[in-house]
Amino acid sequence: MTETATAAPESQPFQAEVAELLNLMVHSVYSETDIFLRELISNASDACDKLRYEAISAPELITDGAPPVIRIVPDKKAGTLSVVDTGIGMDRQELIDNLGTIARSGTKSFLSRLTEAKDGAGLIGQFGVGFYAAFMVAERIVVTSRRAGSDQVFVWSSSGGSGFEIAPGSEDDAGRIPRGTEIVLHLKEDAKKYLETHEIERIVRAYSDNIQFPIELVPEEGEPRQINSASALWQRPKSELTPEDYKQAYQQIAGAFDEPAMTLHYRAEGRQSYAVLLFAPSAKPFDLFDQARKGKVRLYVRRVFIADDADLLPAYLRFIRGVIDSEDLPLNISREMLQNNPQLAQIRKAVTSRVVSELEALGDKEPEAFAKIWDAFGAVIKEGIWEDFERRDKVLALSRFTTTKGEKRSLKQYAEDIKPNQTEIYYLTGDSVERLKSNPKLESAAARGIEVLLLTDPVDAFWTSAPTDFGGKPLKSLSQGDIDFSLIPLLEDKADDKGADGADAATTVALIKDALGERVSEVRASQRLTSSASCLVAGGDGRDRQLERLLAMQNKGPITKPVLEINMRHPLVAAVATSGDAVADLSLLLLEQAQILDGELPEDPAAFASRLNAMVLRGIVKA
Ligand SMILES: Nc1ncnc2c1ncn2[C@@H]1O[C@H](COP(=O)(O)OP(=O)(O)OP(=O)(O)O)[C@@H](O)[C@H]1O
Repeated sequence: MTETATAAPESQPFQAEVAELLNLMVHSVYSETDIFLRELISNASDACDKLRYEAISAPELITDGAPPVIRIVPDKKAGTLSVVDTGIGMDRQELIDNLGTIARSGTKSFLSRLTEAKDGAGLIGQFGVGFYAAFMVAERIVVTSRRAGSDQVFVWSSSGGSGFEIAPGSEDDAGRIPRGTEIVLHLKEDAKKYLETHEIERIVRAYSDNIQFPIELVPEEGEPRQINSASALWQRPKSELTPEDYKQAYQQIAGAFDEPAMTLHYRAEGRQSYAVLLFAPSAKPFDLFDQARKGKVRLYVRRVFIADDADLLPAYLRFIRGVIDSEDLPLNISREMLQNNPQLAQIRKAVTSRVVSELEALGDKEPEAFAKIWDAFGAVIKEGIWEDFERRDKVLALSRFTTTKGEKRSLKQYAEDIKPNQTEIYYLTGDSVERLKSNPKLESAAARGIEVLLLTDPVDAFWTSAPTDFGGKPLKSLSQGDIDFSLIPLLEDKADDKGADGADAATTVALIKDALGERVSEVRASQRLTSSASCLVAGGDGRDRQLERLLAMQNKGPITKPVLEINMRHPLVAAVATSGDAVADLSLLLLEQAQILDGELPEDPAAFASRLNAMVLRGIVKA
């Protein structure tokens, strides 16, 4: 970068997403404008955290020795409110990158949902608009910043709209800002109330009291005074804290707007000492299923922020927010060391087990609070059944399922209702509960009152593909392998269904197999069906059909040939042996209707339709 390139102010456009977001902010989808101050203070606090961390290995960055502080300066005459920090600051490129783009993936699709949605406020909460929230109250924003250790100051300014200007700072700017960032908001007429000191104090108390660094209010008259308590809340004893304190700490740490559905605050002493303050949100963030599957629990060492990407919990708990503050780790722990530090591995293990058992206990003691967590994050937690071998039983125990008996059933409840002689836990996977409920594979189970889990999250097809059991009972798919219900008694009112087979099984099976050829691997008499004519299942060792379909969609595995099961008591099946030259059409129809019931298309839909028409006409004409 040459001096001449930076000497004159330069206009740059905002990334399209930023321009769109600003447009939404200005024509406010969000009525609670107060939060702009929380966002700016939170950024200032992050900047102070980063400085403290970088200064561990480069102490010269804090040459003036001044501790990090955040100042709020109202100026009624100028109509400006300034938020000033002595944190890490930004250089020219950082100003351009950080205040001109949004790096988070999924932003585009989120914004289009936001534009369409009536409830903008709820959605904004999932996203966290950060710095840009300031455009709700300001018609113009001027950011002057000096990166710690640099001799250059840069000024970023924008009136919203489509772009911003960037220029080197004046001598006056350089003198005013020895380190860090000054954000000056030129307030809109209807936002002038934010110049009143009581308003500023109210907002700071409500949203930012737990910021660790002192927040000073610099009034137009009188001395500057600190207006937050600036303590690390997680270091305070539980007995001193109220639910309101925890809610505020959660919202501030997580940048969230919802209430925490679970709060976990404790101190571990022993081989290692550390404080833990973790929360489970009650609302889903917009990027929960982001490919990176990163958690955001913040690691501190003796009150100094170290990192928020240290993977302190496994990916299936990535929705948990909060802080772990260690007394024993070295302060100068490098990012590489975070990956394979044995002390940190111990903390990770212990805290993971604690979170999982707390979730389990919450499910028992406060089902309503737990239901909020499960509704928002159940599909993510279930990844743990697949990934966390060590805690598989516990994760299964806290999981909730929609079953043929109801919603939010635990496997413990399932086990309590198990039928005499039932040795397995049955499930079906598919796209929707409604469709699964009408799946013929449920018929025989229903006739015996056997409860079946109806699994519809994509992740279900994966965790069920590993052998899994609960309380000694293996989980078994109703669309896979042999099913033998013969030892489980039929319900009383279904007893008549048991009647003798209506057709000669061996002949019928052979005729149908002959007609279908290579389309199926096997045809056999079904134990699953009572009223439908046929269904498709995977062979004994085959993958569940739903998983096969999902993998095939991603080109990750071949589709194997299914087994066609036929109901020997069904009149259509009974007719096969005597249907003469209609055997082929009838057999294909049995296959095709089974495909349709599984949510698949027949191989040749046009041929299917004409075959069906021909058969119906034949029946009508005969009649
Ligand atoms: N006062 C500041 N000092 C230093 N850097 C800042 C400051 N304010 C903002 N930034 C930089 O600008 C980036 C963008 O800020 P913004 O508030 O839009 O998003 P964020 O803080 O990263 O995310 P979120 O608000 O969702 O937590 C920050 O990540 C940070 O790098």
